[in-house]
Amino acid sequence: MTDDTGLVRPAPESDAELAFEGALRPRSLAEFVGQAKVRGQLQLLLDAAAMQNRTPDHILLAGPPGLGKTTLAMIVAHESGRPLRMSSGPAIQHAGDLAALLSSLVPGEVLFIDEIHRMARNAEEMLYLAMEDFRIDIMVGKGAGATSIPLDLAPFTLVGATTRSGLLPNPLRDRFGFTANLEFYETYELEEVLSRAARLLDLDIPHDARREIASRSRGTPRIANRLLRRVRDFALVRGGGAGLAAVHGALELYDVDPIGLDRLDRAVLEAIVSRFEGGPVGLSTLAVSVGEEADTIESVVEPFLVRVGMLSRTPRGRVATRRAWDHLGVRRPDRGGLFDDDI
Ligand SMILES: Nc1ncnc2c1ncn2[C@@H]1O[C@H](COP(=O)(O)OP(=O)(O)OP(=O)(O)O)[C@@H](O)[C@H]1O
Repeated sequence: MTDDTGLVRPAPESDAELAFEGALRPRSLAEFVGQAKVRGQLQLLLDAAAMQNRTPDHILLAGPPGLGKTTLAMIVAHESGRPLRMSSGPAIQHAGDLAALLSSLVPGEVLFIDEIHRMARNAEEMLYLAMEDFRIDIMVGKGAGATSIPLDLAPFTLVGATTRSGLLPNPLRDRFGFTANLEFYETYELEEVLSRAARLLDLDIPHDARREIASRSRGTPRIANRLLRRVRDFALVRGGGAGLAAVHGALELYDVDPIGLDRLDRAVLEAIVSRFEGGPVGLSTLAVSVGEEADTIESVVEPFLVRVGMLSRTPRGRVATRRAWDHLGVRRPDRGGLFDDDI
């Protein structure tokens, strides 16, 4: 899914975007910028497995899109010198899909399942046993004559990625030896991501221009890299180099506001403020009013708005904070202290 600009939304669509992402993907933990705590934890887990000559424990990577989950899965395979098999929850719609995948793994293989929360329920149940005992039970026949045949699997490491860890059933979550919750990146970390990308792209971009892109990238490396690409396009077409003027020009053209909110972020805030008087408003009503799926609002838009203090999730629904009203330049009516952040 992308927004109209093709800039910000999670899945890269065109081959060019995919190739671009692939070219900029760090190949080792040392090249991976930020997430220092997670990197340290992963390094220890990989080193311990290597010393004991066994497969690393199963790993769950949780966090909003574009923060590096796929990249880390590739790094786990690369650093532990193991082959990588990639799949995704939506591709596993029957237990049989998973059985076929698991039974074809070679010993030690790293199996990456993206969007693992979208896997079919009966496949999830098969995965419990597979993760714990490297074994699955295959059902043969139907009704009273049905019987299960146990099948031993090659030992493997599962790396699951999810933008919605809350949707994972506890028995599945508990079977991961390590869960990494990826956080949005700080501006200085995104500057580093951009320096690295500019180096790889052979692009000369001054420090102030890099900083400006970093501060408007929603704390997300994927967005930083894509904005860099748009700035490069802008400089190429309009001339004058990839300086601050090109950054301002490109970001204005693509509707990225001064703190990095894009059109959908603003549409959500505007809907809460102007149609629902600041909230609370339920997620599904909000989603309908901006013409977007509730899942996208919840997993892509809201985490950043919450992080910048513009939205709060309350038991009664979503509420725009004073900061959101100020940011949109709309005067907040006096509700006699009824807003949650009035105190
Ligand atoms: N820590 C990082 N350092 C440098 N570049 C990064 C980092 N994290 C992500 N990137 C860049 O951002 C791009 C997107 O990362 P990635 O595909 O790993 O995100 P993701 O969390 O798997 O997203 P999704 O949930 O949408 O699949 C990568 O191509 C990579 O170039």
